[in-house]
Amino acid sequence: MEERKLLHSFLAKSQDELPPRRMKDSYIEVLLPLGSEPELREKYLTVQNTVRFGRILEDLDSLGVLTCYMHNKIHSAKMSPLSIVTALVDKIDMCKKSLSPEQDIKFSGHVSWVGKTSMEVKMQMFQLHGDEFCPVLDATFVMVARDSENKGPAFVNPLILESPEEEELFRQGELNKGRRIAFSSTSLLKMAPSAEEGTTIHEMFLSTLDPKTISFRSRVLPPNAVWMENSKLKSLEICHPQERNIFNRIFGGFLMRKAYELGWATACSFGGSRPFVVAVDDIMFQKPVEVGSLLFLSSQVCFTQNNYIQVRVHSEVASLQEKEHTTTNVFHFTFMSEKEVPLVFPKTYGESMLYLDGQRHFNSMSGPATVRKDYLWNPRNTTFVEN
Ligand SMILES: CCCCCCCCCCCCCC(=O)SCCNC(=O)CCNC(=O)[C@H](O)C(C)(C)COP(=O)(O)OP(=O)(O)OC[C@H]1O[C@@H](n2cnc3c(N)ncnc32)[C@H](O)[C@@H]1OP(=O)(O)O
Repeated sequence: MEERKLLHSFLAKSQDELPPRRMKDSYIEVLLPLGSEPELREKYLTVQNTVRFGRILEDLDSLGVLTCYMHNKIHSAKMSPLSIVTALVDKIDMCKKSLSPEQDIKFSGHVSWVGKTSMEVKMQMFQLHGDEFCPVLDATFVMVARDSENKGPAFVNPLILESPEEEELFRQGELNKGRRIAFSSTSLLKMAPSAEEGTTIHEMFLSTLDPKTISFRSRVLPPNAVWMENSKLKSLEICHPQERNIFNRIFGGFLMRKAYELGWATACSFGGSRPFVVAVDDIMFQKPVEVGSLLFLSSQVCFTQNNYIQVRVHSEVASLQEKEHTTTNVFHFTFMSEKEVPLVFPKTYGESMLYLDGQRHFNSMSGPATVRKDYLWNPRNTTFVEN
């Protein structure tokens, strides 16, 4: 950190001082040679002989940061004065149920939108199938630049757009920003549910009333349903220095992996069969996690439909000395189970809000377990190909 203090003088006083960058300046491809280097597999292997998604989350986090460093690279300096942190995992969509640990994986990523101090990064993952890399995952992250000591904001290089396709990607970035603001301003933590949502909850409530008693209090679980309070799992992690990032805080990818694995176990024990992740969205990194903290993770099923299970993982930290807990992240995962799963029923008003929030996240999923109609940006020929 002493060394990083000296980098302060390289920070720009305004964004105008910084040269604009093209999308292809930050474009990067990284190979994960699972097929050609079998010794790598152990780290990525699940007992069902698939790839650990938690490890992929870690790799995406590092790639997102690396892409932003490419965008802001100062060619004359040995080290970047910026501390780039993950602010938000906006969306991850899986196009394939599971990945083979025996075939090479390729990641690509580039900056697709910039603000003053924040950047949106689009990443894709492909797996070798025969002699072709096929798309398996799409991800959008938002990264924020901080000064050398990660104490205050820092400007990022502007983005120059070179084609109508790049303008379209940038426009999508703007729309994403607007959508995030709208989603957060209508959050159930701030506003009452809509009339339709209110009706859903009331109908669920009515279906749990005991017809034998004229009482609001005697509640009976409908067939093939589980009370939400019985769908929880909790865990505790000690944040050892091994998990720190280059800025001496806990690595965001580690937090995501731990939350994902608890969420997966929750979905597995709820659904009674092996679940596959289909979407991850809106993971906000509200506060950095200090090395040495205790990380409390609480996971619960908050919404289900057919084979789908929506899981919410809440993470809080406390230091060993202080008893007070602080929320650092809320994670949203959508899983698909091999067979149809029970309905989950809220009992309290708070649980009803969790249910509706889960339903909103579920409905925002773009396309369950199918390849999305999307654009693949190819900087080699700067054209877009539909996949
Ligand atoms: C060359 C080097 C090699 C590198 C090797 C690579 C591998 C490295 C691997 C290591 C990997 C290490 C990686 C890790 O492990 S990072 C570890 C995980 N992440 C964290 O710990 C971050 C924790 N959170 C925070 O510190 C704060 O909440 C941040 C800093 C994020 C925001 O704080 P604050 O709220 O006070 O900031 P502000 O109000 O001034 O806003 C600033 C800007 O941020 C935008 N914003 C904020 N929130 C959101 C949001 N939710 N969605 C979208 N945008 C958001 C906002 O619009 C504004 O943009 P702009 O209008 O200025 O554009």
